[in-house]
Amino acid sequence: MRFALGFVCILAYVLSTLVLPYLAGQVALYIGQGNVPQMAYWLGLGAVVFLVRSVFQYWENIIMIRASLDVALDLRQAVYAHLHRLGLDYYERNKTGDLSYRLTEDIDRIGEVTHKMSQQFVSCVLQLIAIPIYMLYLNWQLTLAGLIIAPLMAWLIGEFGNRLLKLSRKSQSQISSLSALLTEVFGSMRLVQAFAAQSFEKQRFNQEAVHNRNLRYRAEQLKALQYPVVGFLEAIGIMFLFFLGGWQIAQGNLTPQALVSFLAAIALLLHPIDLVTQHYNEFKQTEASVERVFELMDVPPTLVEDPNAQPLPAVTGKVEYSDVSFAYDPSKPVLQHLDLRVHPGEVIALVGSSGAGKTTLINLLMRFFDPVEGQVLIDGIDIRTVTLDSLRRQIGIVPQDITLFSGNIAQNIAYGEIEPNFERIEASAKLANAHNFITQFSQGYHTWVGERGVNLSGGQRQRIAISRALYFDPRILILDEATSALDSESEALVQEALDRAMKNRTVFVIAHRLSTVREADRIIFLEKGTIVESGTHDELLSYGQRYAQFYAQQFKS
Ligand SMILES: Nc1ncnc2c1ncn2[C@@H]1O[C@H](COP(=O)(O)OP(=O)(O)OP(=O)(O)O)[C@@H](O)[C@H]1O
Repeated sequence: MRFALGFVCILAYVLSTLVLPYLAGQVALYIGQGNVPQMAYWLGLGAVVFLVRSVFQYWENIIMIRASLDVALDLRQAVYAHLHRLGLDYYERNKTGDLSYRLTEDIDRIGEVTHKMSQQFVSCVLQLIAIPIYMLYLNWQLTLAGLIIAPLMAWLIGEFGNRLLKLSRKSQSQISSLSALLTEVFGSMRLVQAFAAQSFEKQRFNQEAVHNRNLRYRAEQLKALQYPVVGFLEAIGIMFLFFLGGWQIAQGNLTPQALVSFLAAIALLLHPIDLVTQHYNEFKQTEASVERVFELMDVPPTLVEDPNAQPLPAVTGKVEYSDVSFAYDPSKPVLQHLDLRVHPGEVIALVGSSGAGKTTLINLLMRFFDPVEGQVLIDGIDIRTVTLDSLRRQIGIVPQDITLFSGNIAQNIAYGEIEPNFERIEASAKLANAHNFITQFSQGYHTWVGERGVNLSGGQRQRIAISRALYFDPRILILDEATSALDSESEALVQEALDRAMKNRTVFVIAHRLSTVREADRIIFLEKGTIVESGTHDELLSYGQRYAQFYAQQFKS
């Protein structure tokens, strides 16, 4: 609708432009005759036409800017929503910096060009069509002579555009890698500094930055060549027309007044030609951004919610893996024909050497991935038949690496909830032994954390993470235990929080602490994706087999 209204304004603008050469001819006529009142009349009319044209120009601008900003907004929202439909596998394969760049810079470019294209470009193209028609009407011989040069100009502009597109593809993907590199390095500053890798990183950055400068320079060089070439052709064309016009007047085929109108029309053509050249270049450069953004939209989600999926009803926490096989890469099976039944409220410690498949088992329960064979069931319901949100809201997770988002403590605890419930925030913080230290901050639950927020100790971060996992009061809890030890006081507070959190919940712990495996109802000992032993700590030790050996290596000291 906005675009349609905008086009009406553009049309009115172009039509009012067309009147101008005629007015110029009339003014020239009366200047020639020395008829001052008529001259003043036509000049006055010219002023009115200019005024009307400016009003249409203003409205065309305003309407088209809004319409194209809306296009960019819709596109950005659609791409972002699509990215949220993609599974974790996609994010493991792709660089986040590159994705951010596409969502910010690339889409901005598209918005800008849509604006220019819809506003000025369309108006220019219309002028480029309408003005020559008017010129044909004035004098067809002169117009045809002028148009001889047009195909050559169009071809030249097209050639330059294609070269610019190629350069832009390279330059956009290069600046995207630069952004990806920065995201990676800023996110790992601890590591960079620990390895005294600043010089190495500076060199890596410099290489990329110089490469970027070179690509940009080549594009600008091309443009620097294009404008003088097109400008020169324009000048030659105009001089040729002056000559032809003068000659036609000498022959008595043309009046000076018609020549003035004709030349005024030519002058009106120059601005649109310049703009079209400039916009065509920008359009070609933006084509690379369009490709990069739509490439994202074309990525199919690997994990799709069943269109008939129902919300998972409130569960008791019975979990069953039934003959589950899984592989991230089809040639490397990770879990093989795995069977496991977990009762509501049972605490399961997952133990096994690195790469045994503990995290994978959890990934399948959270439905980050689907099994290749078999089923994962909660309370007897295959998790593929329920909505992802309802499934994940009933599973709380305390990850090994705790991420706090920019926001206050309350927002971090109620993460994911659009309208947080303060009573629930406080209740889960109390359960997680976090309430006391939070209320000691002067701003309490409103204390800012995350980037540039208050510094929290490792134990405090863990207790916030436990509160967050408990916020939705899930029946199933996943604990990926941190390997690093806390001081004994913090440790005791965290342990107490966990003991309380685990009560009345089915718990899966990827266990790294001896106390956890000792107290678990059942230890599942995994090896190469299969359960090789299962039982309590004492039972497994008494078997004297794989777990006992593992225990001797890992925990005994
Ligand atoms: N996203 C992934 N893509 C491809 N392979 C993966 C992926 N995640 C894990 N793997 C592979 O699957 C196997 C099982 O990994 P998993 O992370 O489940 O083991 P784990 O027992 O949790 O190990 P750790 O204790 O080291 O975390 C390993 O061989 C690992 O290399």
